[in-house]
Amino acid sequence: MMIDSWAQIGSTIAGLVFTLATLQQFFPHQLRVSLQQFVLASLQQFSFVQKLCDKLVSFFSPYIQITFPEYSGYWSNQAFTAIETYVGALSTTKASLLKGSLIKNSKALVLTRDDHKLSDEFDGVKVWWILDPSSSTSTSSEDKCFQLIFHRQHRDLITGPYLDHVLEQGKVIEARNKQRRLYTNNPSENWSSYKKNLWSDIAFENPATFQTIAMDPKKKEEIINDLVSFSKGKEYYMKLGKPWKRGYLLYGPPGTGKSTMIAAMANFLNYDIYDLELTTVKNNTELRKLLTETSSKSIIVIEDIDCSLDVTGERKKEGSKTKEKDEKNPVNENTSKVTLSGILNFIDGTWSACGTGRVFVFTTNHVNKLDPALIRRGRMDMHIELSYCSFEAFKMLAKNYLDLDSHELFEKIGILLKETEMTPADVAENLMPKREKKDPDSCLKSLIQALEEAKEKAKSKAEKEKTTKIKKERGKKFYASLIKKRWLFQA
Ligand SMILES: Nc1ncnc2c1ncn2[C@@H]1O[C@H](COP(=O)(O)OP(=O)(O)OP(=O)(O)O)[C@@H](O)[C@H]1O
Ligand SMILES: [Mg+2]
Repeated sequence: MMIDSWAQIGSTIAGLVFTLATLQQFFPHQLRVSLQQFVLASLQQFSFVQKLCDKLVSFFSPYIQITFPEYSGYWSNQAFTAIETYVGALSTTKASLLKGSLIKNSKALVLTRDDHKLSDEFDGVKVWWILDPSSSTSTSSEDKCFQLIFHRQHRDLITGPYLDHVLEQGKVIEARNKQRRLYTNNPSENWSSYKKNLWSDIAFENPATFQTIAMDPKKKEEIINDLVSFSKGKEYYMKLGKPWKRGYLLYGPPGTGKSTMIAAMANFLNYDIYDLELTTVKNNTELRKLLTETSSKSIIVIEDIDCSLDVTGERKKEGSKTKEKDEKNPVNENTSKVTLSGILNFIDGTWSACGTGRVFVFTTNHVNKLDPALIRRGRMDMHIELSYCSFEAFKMLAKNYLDLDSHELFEKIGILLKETEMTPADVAENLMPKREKKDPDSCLKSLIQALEEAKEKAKSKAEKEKTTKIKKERGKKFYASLIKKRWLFQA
């Protein structure tokens, strides 16, 4: 009935416009202008009537409609993004018409609805989501919006718990689908004042997982449990009045899996990695700026912290040394003036709490050289030693590389691993099949050969060191006796 009357009004006006357009060719200019003004005024009247009718309809309708535009003024509307993800996920399970696309920063094909209308249910209440049909045909994304329609009687439920649920789920799904990024800091000469380009990023594609890391299974489980309780502990940290962050110190010889562990942590937590190259950071102010530009729920890594800076001395000594350096030698632009106290502030000073869910990871080959202040509990909450390959670790590598659970050569390898030190990186290298076809026997034999060679090398090195030591001792004794003789002679 209503549609009929609208159609009648529409056709009448269209007819009027057509008649006027035809007639105006036969009238003088002045009259044509007046006619045009008349048509425009009629159309304005019409849109006014239409708006009025819409208002009347919505006033008497039992349904409420909320619109979520993509942009709120100049800024993009965060709610729109979360709703888009949530509705996208709904589509995959409920919509019958789907469209697949590969979106930037997403690791998998994204399926979205293609029929622009979808229903959802919450607490037994039905709601409808509509991607504004008027914008679906538009090429401009500015007027894109979502409409949520629900019955008036559920107003409180939908505007409260349901929308909270949609926003939260949207963010969770977004994080799950997001392609993780690996960031590295740009030198400050390249920072621009209008563009936030303190960090450069690429897709993070390291496939390392805790399953592929070879280490003591108990230790591994301990780390996983720690990460789980941290990642789920937002409320707990809030209750304690502590910033939601955690520090891990990974130490051990080169090739024992420190960087691999960081990749596994990122994949496990689904966090981005910020790899901080300290040597390009000029001072503590720059360090703070970099920190404020990292996102929440991310891993901030400083690799080889002992090599990056002079943070190996005692705090007091180091502090004064750096101060001296700052004051007396401020000319060398390329020298980083980041101080130990700058780093300590970076980890747990006031500024470190400007984001949440942060994991700090430091790696070093020389843990004993580090200032105790830097690695004390509370800053570096967990100290993880990654060491030479144990038999347990070897078994994991054999499973990963050769798909072997047991083999007659395992026993011999176990004995050799106890007698010599070999990093998991070297063991892994030997287990890599040299030919296209996997041949476990020859891989294990090549490992045994490498272990025996390493054992021999270590033995001859130890013998050499022993001989040098004996020679040094003899030399010392000789000089001591000379000095004694001279002293006796002088006396
Ligand atoms: N514990 C391990 N489990 C599985 N693979 C390992 C392990 N340790 C090393 N590897 C292998 O050796 C390679 C080198 O390891 P990684 O770069 O993690 O060592 P690192 O401890 O960071 O060394 P560096 O101190 O030199 O930085 C990795 O690509 C990985 O394949
Ligand atoms: Mg490394």
